Amino acid sequence: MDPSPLPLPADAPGLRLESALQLLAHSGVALPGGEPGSEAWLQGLVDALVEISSRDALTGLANRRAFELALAREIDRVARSGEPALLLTLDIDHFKRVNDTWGHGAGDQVLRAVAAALVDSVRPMDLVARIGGEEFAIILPNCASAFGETVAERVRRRVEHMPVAVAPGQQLNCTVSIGGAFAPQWVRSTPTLWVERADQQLYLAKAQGRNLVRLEPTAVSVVSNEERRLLFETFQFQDHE
Ligand SMILES: Nc1nc2c(ncn2[C@@H]2O[C@H](COP(=O)(O)OP(=O)(O)OP(=O)(O)O)[C@@H](O)[C@H]2O)c(=O)[nH]1
Repeated sequence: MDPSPLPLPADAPGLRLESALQLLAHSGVALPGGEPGSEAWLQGLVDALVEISSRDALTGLANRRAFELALAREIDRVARSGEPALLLTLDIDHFKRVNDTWGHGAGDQVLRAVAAALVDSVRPMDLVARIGGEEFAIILPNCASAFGETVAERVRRRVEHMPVAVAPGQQLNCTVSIGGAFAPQWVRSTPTLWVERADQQLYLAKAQGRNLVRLEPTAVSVVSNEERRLLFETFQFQDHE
């Protein structure tokens, strides 16, 4: 795409904004409104750059960076409110075969279709992210443990029953394996530990045949030593206040 003339600010000659504006134009993100160089315009530019750096370019989902930020925020929220939150990690089954059989372009089509199906099968407040090549994650705040299996199954079935057009007259179906874990309530976890737990379940789903959901049985019974240490340190900290 050949970007149209860029509205460079006349009164901010020291700022090198050209490549930022070109990046926005290339990404199809609207250029900021208002008087070029004004505070509102610069804020619009910053907001647009933040938006781009939080998104996965292929699927439009949150990228790994945005996911990790959201995960840390959710851990804080759960520790403060005690509300349950579920993390699902998902991986497309035998995705290499799609690339090998139909080509990389078809693989990209499948990734976009799966991304759209995931967004479609959860609530707007849930965060869907692409965290690796064919790996996705969903953070579901305020998700009661009794509903975890239902939600994850809904996601799995949604993908299973979605035909993806990969070539003229050619459709294929793909499946995902899903692992899930609840954030331990009232105990401060870490993003790494939470992802590890969900991933352990994902490995089980893969090992047990794929196109399966496996959720960690309960949150409280599996609090790790690391999380106990974090809890202990939190209480010590409060004692000294
Ligand atoms: N088209 C496309 N392929 C990608 C992208 N990122 C990663 N891949 C491919 O994803 C495939 C992942 O293959 P594997 O890790 O072997 O996993 P798998 O074939 O899904 O097998 P299982 O996970 O065990 O079911 C590799 O072929 C990568 O090249 C991408 O952005 N686009």
